[in-house]
Amino acid sequence: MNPQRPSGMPYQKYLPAHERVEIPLTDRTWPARRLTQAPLWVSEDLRDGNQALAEPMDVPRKRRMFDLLVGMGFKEIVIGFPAASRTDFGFVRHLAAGGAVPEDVTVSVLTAARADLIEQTFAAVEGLPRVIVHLYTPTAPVWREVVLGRERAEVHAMIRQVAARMARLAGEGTRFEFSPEVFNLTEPDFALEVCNGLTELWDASPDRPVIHNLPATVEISSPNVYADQIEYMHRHLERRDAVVLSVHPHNDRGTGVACAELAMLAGAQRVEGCLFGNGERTGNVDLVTLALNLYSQGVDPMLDFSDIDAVRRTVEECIRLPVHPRHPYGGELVYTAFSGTHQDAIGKGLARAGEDSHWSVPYLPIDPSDVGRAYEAVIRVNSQSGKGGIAYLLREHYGLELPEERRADFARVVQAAADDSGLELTPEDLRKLYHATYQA
Ligand SMILES: CC(=O)SCCNC(=O)CCNC(=O)[C@H](O)C(C)(C)COP(=O)(O)OP(=O)(O)OC[C@H]1O[C@@H](n2cnc3c(N)ncnc32)[C@H](O)[C@@H]1OP(=O)(O)O
Ligand SMILES: CC(C)C(=O)C(=O)O
Repeated sequence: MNPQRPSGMPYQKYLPAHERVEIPLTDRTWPARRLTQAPLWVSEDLRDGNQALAEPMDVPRKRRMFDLLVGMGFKEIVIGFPAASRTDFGFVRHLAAGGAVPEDVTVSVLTAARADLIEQTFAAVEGLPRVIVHLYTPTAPVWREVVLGRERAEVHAMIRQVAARMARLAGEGTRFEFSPEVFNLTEPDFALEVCNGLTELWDASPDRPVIHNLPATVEISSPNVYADQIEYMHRHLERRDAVVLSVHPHNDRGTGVACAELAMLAGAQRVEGCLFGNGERTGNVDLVTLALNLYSQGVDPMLDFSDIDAVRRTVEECIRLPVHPRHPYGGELVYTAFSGTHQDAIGKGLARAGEDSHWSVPYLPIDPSDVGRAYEAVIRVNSQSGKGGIAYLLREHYGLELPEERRADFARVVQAAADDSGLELTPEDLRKLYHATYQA
């Protein structure tokens, strides 16, 4: 029996996704697929991440972030919205001045569909040898009506006019990207019509492909619905080999990572997101989690997280926001167990870790040392802990083998001390307590 009662909250105000937009696909194939390689990762830290900050990054912080991204192995990096501010424009010019952009890295800039912004954007990227100019326009019905006050055909005409202007301004190393804003709320036939039109207008080819980026600008549904929307586009986009299908999930429902993963199953080749999920509102999809989720499946993430704490520190300094201690893979506490039965299992697993050809330590999805974490922090003791964890810490820190017959007794002593103080006991506290209990 379920004893729950109505909340009294006005849930009737909201429509489910399938009443807001047509979901076109029923014969989906993505559920049967597997992820076997990393997508092309695109960092949005310097644009979508930056526009979400109370204090946007200045040029030195942007440069630090840029160098971090290059060092980690990103090959496409969004460097800003140059028409937004003097700082954004200045940073693009700073990079164009030379030296910082390696030959295998392509930078990208975002612009809205306005002639003045387009002119400023192209002025900013002058001299950059490889650049993606990314155009976005509202295409979803509410955005068309509320933001632009235009009908579908008028919006389409506006997009084509601006895209033609971009084609005229583009230099040799310029490529194009388009985002129908709030793709996941846009009528599927309209998204397709606009994207296919731009593929043709920009004369995309396999050696100069267009990027069609299909953002879940605001999440509206469970991730399977987004995957259906992506597979529909994947199957119907024209000149498919001249199109890079990109996704750009946000995290309003807390399912940005799941959306990106299912979208990759559904045909997405490229993923835009931010480190540790920074970005507008609840953030852009978190590239750390996505990449290390692949790693935990035996897939090379193609990004270097071997010192994840250094990555986290740099991000925290650049964006001036903390990463949550429980953030997947990078949070301070994510390889730590306080609870007794988990500690017992981890301790036993670590003791035989060398014997297996693959990682199989209970409760640790990856080996903390792979991301630069020490084993010392894995087990910590408080009132939730048991004899296994206590014995582990005394052994690891002091080479002190807790005799079998004392384990249960000493665990009771430790528990009483932790209960009395309500605090964690350090290895040094445990050692002192041990000596006080058995050697006094
Ligand atoms: C989902 C995303 O993340 S999209 C990226 C969002 N990022 C940003 O907005 C950061 C940078 N933006 C800015 O610096 C400024 O907004 C600017 C420079 C682009 C424009 O500034 P302003 O001219 O002051 O206009 P404002 O910021 O109010 O923008 C709203 C106007 O742009 C229009 N607009 C909104 N999106 C678009 C678009 N993609 N293409 C064309 N016009 C657009 C709106 O209809 C509105 O026009 P109106 O004034 O005729 O009603
Ligand atoms: C400009 C686009 C890609 C965007 O940021 C979004 O829709 O979230």
